[in-house]
Amino acid sequence: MSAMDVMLHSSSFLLPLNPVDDTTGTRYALIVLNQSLPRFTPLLWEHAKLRLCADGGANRIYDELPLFFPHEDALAIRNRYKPDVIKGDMDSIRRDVLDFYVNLGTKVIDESQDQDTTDLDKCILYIRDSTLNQETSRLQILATGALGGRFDHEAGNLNVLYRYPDTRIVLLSDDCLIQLLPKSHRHEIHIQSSLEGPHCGLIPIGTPSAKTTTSGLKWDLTNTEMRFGGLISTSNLVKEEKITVESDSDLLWTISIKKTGLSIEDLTP
Ligand SMILES: Nc1ncnc2c1ncn2[C@@H]1O[C@H](COP(=O)(O)OP(=O)(O)OP(=O)(O)O)[C@@H](O)[C@H]1O
Ligand SMILES: Cc1ncc(C[n+]2csc(CCO)c2C)c(N)n1
Repeated sequence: MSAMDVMLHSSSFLLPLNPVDDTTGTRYALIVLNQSLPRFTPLLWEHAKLRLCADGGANRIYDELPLFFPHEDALAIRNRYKPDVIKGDMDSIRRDVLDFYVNLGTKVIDESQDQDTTDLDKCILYIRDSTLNQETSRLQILATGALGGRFDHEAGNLNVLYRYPDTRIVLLSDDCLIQLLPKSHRHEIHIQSSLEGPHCGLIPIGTPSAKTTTSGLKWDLTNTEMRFGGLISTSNLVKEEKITVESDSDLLWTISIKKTGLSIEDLTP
């Protein structure tokens, strides 16, 4: 066995009854991207330490969040769900939305001069430099609306996982989540089986892997080679509550998010 450190992973942020507190080490910042809001957005928003909208993501909060609360006044919901920061190149946010949040006191950072990095990149840099992101307890970053949609955007979103391998970033859609498992660590993934799985995948997207070993999956790998053009692990199934992964390459871990098990009462505070 190697003496590599173990990195623990858990999607406990999806648990309705688990108040994500500072002691669990799962403090996170939320970035809302410019795609339909996943149904668990109000839950993630409630527990986030920092709430950012990437450019047109602000339109989504403004337009779609009130739809989660059909019996409440839309303006009251908009006032309650105020982003801390809107950052990006500001070519997608609507004028009325920008004016609304500026009036509420949201910090707006216009980086229209930078046309070489994405709005998601810009938001991640803000969080990394934030005083809330302390050396002793780093913020995890959750990004909603990162998958499904335009493939160039999806590829750009995956690229941020590789640009910031030391930052724990989880890309989310309504259907699944994706995160990077850096080769520097052995990984233990604790499955919230009421909320996620059973479908999962391990994908060597950046570089091929000569050797990957797993436990807890229906189709485990044992010093197995994976590469695009050869074998990659898609349509795998979670078999145990704890999955372990060790690889000589950075891998993407993806797991489905269950539609059932989360009622709207659970998801809206
Ligand atoms: N269709 C999509 N699929 C996946 N991610 C998306 C999609 N649309 C937007 N995003 C994400 O949301 C962020 C903000 O979106 P926005 O539409 O404001 O970007 P943009 O830079 O104006 O896009 P573009 O000018 O290329 O259309 C993007 O940086 C990207 O991370
Ligand atoms: C080689 C190359 N390809 C595309 C872009 C364009 N681009 C990349 S990120 C971004 C900002 C989107 O908000 C834009 C316009 C570039 N600069 N360089």
